[in-house]
Amino acid sequence: MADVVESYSYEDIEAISKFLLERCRHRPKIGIICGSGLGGLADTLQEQEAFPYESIPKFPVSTVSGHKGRLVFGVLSGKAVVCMQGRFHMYEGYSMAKVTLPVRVMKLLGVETMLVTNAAGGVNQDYVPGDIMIIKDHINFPGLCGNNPLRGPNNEKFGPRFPAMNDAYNAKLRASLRAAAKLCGLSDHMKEGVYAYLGGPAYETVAELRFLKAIGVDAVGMSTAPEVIVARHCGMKVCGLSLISNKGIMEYDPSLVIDHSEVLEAGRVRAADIQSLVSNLVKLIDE
Ligand SMILES: O=P(O)(O)O[C@@H]1C[C@H](O)[C@@H](CO)O1
Ligand code: HPA
Repeated sequence: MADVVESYSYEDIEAISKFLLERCRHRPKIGIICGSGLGGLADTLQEQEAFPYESIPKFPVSTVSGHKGRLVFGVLSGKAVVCMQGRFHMYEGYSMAKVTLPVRVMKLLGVETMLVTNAAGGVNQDYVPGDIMIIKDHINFPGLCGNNPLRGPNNEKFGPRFPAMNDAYNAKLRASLRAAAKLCGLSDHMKEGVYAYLGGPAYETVAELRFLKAIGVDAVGMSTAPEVIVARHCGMKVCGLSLISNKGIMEYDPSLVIDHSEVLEAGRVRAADIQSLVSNLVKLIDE
């Protein structure tokens, strides 16, 4: 028999979703994962019902600043939504099963459309901090080396053993994001490109960034791809946004530095724009 990787059974995930459904009156079909510094979006929901992660059975807790650590249900643009105000990253020491657990919980809550957001470094030289990239596709580096969130026994109740990923980021939702950006006057800041997921927590070396640029990556980060794979595996429609928080450092110039406070600051600067972009997107989603 194959070695077994950490996993949650269908029953474990069902128990978590029942716990939440019994305590919450919202029935969201839209799920939102808030990236670093982007959690303010969850605070704007109306009729909020919030669950700190430590209050949810078997849930991991957030350990990174800029990730508050709450599941927030509420109403946005007249529709019920559920927001992860803080996500889990592999570099925090979490298994892929833990990183992606909330996605399966959302599935059993009834979520059909998932918006995944993150803060990312710009690799494309045309990108400047403050740009918002609609994710067209991703490269899952840990996954290419075998650390895919679907590694381990497949649970057919969620999806097939070999799910397709060529259409991971829904084309219609990407068009809706462009339309939403137009509605809130953000078109000039919008880009569309390829996100590379690296394990982190170290930021990239110059050589790594030059490599990413050479292979066609537009933005680099430490999240998102595992959540998207698990969401697509269980049949959700997915769209993704990267807030370009910094330029990737492509030169050997020690005066250039990147740190997490810069990433969080970029989120603060664009918070209101991201909130209006997402609320306009939610208006355009057919339920
Ligand atoms: O959760 P996201 O992907 O938005 O966070 C990014 C990647 C790292 O967690 C952190 C680095 O500053 O921000
Ligand atoms: N690299 C990786 N992850 C990131 C970055 C970066 O430059 N900025 C925000 N998250």
